[in-house]
Amino acid sequence: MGRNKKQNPFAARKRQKRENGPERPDRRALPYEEIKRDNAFFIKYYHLQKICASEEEWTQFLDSIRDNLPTTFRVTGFKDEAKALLAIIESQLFTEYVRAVAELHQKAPEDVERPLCLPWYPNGLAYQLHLTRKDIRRSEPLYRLHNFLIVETTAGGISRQEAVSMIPPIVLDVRPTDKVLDMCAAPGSKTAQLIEALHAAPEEHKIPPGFVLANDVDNNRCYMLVHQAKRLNSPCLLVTNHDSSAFPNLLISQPDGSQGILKFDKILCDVPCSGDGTLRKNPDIWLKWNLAQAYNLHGIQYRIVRRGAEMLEVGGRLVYSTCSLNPIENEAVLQRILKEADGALELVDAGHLVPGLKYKPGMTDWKLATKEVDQIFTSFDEVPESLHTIIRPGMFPLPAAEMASIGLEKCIRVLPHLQDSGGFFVAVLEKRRQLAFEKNDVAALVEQNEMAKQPVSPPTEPELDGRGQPVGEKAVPWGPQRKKRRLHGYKEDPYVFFGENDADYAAIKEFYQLDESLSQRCLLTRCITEKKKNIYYCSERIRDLVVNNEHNIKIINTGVKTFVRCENRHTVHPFRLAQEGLQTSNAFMGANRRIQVEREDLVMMLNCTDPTQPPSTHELKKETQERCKELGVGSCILKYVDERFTLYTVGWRGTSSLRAYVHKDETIHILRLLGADLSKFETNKYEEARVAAAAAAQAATESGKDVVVDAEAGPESESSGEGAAPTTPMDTEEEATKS
Ligand SMILES: C[S@@+](CC[C@H](N)C(=O)[O-])C[C@H]1O[C@@H](n2cnc3c(N)ncnc32)[C@H](O)[C@@H]1O
Repeated sequence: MGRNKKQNPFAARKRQKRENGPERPDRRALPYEEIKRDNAFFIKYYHLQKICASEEEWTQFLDSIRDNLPTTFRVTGFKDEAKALLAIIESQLFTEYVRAVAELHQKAPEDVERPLCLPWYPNGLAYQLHLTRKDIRRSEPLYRLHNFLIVETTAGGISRQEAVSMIPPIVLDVRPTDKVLDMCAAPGSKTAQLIEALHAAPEEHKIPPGFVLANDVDNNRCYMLVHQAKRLNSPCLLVTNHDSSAFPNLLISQPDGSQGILKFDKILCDVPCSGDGTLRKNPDIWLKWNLAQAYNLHGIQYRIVRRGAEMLEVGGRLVYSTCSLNPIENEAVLQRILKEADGALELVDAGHLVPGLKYKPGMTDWKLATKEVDQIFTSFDEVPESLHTIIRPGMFPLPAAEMASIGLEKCIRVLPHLQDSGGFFVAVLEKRRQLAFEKNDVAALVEQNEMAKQPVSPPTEPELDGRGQPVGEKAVPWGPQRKKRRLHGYKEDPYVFFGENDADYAAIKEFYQLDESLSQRCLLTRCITEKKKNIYYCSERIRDLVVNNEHNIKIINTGVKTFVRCENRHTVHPFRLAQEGLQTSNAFMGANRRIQVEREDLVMMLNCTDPTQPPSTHELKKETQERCKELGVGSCILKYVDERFTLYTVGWRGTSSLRAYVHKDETIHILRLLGADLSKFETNKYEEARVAAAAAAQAATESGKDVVVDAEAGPESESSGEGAAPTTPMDTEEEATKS
């Protein structure tokens, strides 16, 4: 994917805001332990709604929602090495976990509870630790666990995600052939799951025929989304920046060459919400929770799901989800769209897709109230006129007969106490026929796109005729002028696809013996230049979407970096392979740029972190040395096979050397899979801080100054943040060619 190095004005504004400090006193960030986990309105409102079956359960609910949230993560399922990584986690990592938790809580190891495998997550790939995020980040005994989570997250081996947030993508049930839309996608944890589902059958598809279009209205958050999704290196992802409630119809090319309107097979509407289901993770919500948020959000939530329903293919599936417990944001939105759809949409029961998940059915009765919950309303007639613009008739439950026909009880309500998680709401809808309000005017859309393609020319002086009238505007010069739609926000670099006879492609194809099924039309660069630097690859369908719609929707990112220019006096070919794009390029490459290596070879190569001292071919195993003789100088694929998995990494064959060419986190990930010693890469930030503090104190003593050094401040004040790992010097083109 393209990385934009330009100054992003939106990010700058956000940074400025951050620097200016909090806007309102109630927003001041209190340390979580100091936040009083109470809000009288919240408690009164939900007690009134009877979200729990008994007073006893209500007490459990309150106890749970006031407690900190356990940490959960899931292993990236589509990778060949997923099972092996899971086995390492279940043995080595959890042994270390038990040791560390025992040390932290001063318990006997046998008294430490083992991490919990989430029963409803497919293939046992998700785990819950009995530790909070803060425990992990701030406890020295847990530094190895913390390092593991950071490295494996960056390398794409795992994803840290709240347990309940994993539910919507599972019940959306994405297949590799599906056209998927994620309407409110940032920061992208669910998008990552959707991408994984798309790539779940690599043996059937070199590149999945389906795609994921991930959209968010917030420009800054779109970049978080790109960062999150980038770890999975999918050529089937398109990130856009638009208001989903007014998402434009998109054009696609049809087999007969004409253009049609894109309808999606699967749509995720994970809408903006008041977020009271996340109170355990975000205790500051206790300070600001009020009912007005739900009333304000109901409208946009409804408009987003309505637009989603329009864009859904007949027979397709739409998942509506929120991390709110409020029926105003959940059941009330659904009953409204179901009523308007008049049978074209149907709620379906998706419980079988999450077996073992404990949840409650959707509510069929609820009450509305004033912001202070001092007046309760059971129907719109009871609402004072002054509140008519806030509380709308459609927010009340439908009459019993209508309510019974839409089946709201098929919705999934997860409450925190049911399985020690966050709170969440999920509903699955299927489309039975077209909606009466759906607009599918292809001709108008084609015309609009054509207009949008026209360059915006500066206003010119009109040419006047003999009577002083503008020439060519005789018809209706006063009539409505069609305006070219402008796409607001940060200007992205263009998407420049390769032409049919690209000279660079011809050279790449020959050097790497690419097979014919890799379409050169799908290669692109992010600038118009004679000399291409980074070459990206996206799937055919993504290309088609970009080409047909780039003037009508703001595209933030697509494509996986696959080839990178790399020239010096040793190069025999100007482009090297990029590790990011290997998942794709590997499937199309011939035998001449591949070499099989043994475990010891790969371990040695990965341990060689000094780019000026690449491993000599003489240090390789005898059989690898033999294979090396067949491999010419330049970029290549290193293949390693064992009974558990096959690994591919980018390598570089020098005149007398062979080296791996991977980022640091991926290096650690692979070494871990190979069972190699990782101690060289294991950093203890607490120990480093102590050493730094001691050195500073020593320096101060020597210079005669009195300096107070806080040894504990080091790790906590690190600026890189979670997930930020130093990049390896190997990530530069120059070093690749030094061998
Ligand atoms: C609950 S968050 C989505 C979380 C995300 N699905 C995930 O799993 O990481 C809601 C998102 O909706 C976005 N949003 C709010 N209004 C929107 C709109 N009108 N159109 C598109 N996105 C919107 C917000 O910027 C926010 O990123």
